[in-house]
Amino acid sequence: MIVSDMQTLIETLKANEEIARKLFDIEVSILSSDYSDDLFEKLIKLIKSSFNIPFAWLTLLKDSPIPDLSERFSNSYWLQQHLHHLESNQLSALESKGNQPLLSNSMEELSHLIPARYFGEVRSMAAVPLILDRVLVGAIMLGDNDAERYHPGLGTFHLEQLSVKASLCLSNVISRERLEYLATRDPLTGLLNRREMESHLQQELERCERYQASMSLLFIDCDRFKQINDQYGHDYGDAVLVHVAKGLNHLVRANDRVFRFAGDEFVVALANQSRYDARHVRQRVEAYFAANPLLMNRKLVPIRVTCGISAPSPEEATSVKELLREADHDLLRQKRLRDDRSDEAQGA
Ligand SMILES: Nc1nc2c(ncn2[C@@H]2O[C@H](COP(=O)(O)OP(=O)(O)OP(=O)(O)O)[C@@H](O)[C@H]2O)c(=O)[nH]1
Repeated sequence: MIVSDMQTLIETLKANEEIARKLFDIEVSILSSDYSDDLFEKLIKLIKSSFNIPFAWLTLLKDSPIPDLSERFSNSYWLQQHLHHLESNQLSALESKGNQPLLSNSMEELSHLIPARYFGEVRSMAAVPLILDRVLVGAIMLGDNDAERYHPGLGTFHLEQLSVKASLCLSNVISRERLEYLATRDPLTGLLNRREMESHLQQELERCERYQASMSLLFIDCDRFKQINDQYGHDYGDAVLVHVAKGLNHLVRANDRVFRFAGDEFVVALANQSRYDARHVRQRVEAYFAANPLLMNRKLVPIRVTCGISAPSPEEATSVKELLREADHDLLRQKRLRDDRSDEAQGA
């Protein structure tokens, strides 16, 4: 072997060592992530800065479990800017390579993999597969203005390492998120469960007491729900509960919280809203379901809900139990009022 070959070999070894060290540092850093939004943000920022990569983003397949699990994604502005959703078949270029990293500088062929804001700038790119439960769920995408940087003829050993390490870390955080989801959610509607409601209301009461702020609560019950189960069947009853949960989420503000209390009962905690505001929300909620029955298998299932309100006075300490009791009493009062009105209307 001549001296210049030796020299080249030593330089290649040094460069590989350097890359391996940087990948190790990235791995150590992302291992400390508890949640997927934090993992992806760290991962992409570190890859960009360690390897001086001008464009890097996260691609996720729409039907993978990650978008469903990670409500947190919608709260991360940074991730929103770096996330590109694809249809389930749009990473077939990776699948056909046995889920190995893909290098390309044929940008026209793979234009669907590039977010619109990078069009024309990315001239070569690498797709690093993310695998969860042995299934491809997305990819870390790296792009450069230089068409030669990710030339398809180059080796992908380091990108394979990155793929394995990132996928392992992803599997850890997703397992954690799944467990947390199961512990905090009602399995039918996906709403926060009663335990979460109690701790949220306790925190809200403490916040209101400390800052003399307002809050209010709606206790919502589906009227004659047993009749829906009996008349249409349990599947329709379940679908009504899911429909009500979605409707409530749609009707309230981002910092309000919707919980499934039990059976056909829901609780909405309205942050910074007085009893007066809550009355408006009640009207909105009751009118919404009256106008939006469930449509399932071409059958229309009418839905009527009644809401009870409670709102603690900012000056007086109260408990979660008391708050719920007051709302439940108001709910019964509202039902009685409505029944009286309907009796009167029938007698008239
Ligand atoms: N389909 C379905 N039914 C449920 C679920 N949880 C509770 N239920 C049923 O919900 C019904 C609630 O009945 P009730 O408490 O009498 O309520 P209601 O028929 O709405 O009566 P009012 O509130 O007085 O109008 C019961 O028959 C429960 O079996 C569920 O997850 N799915």
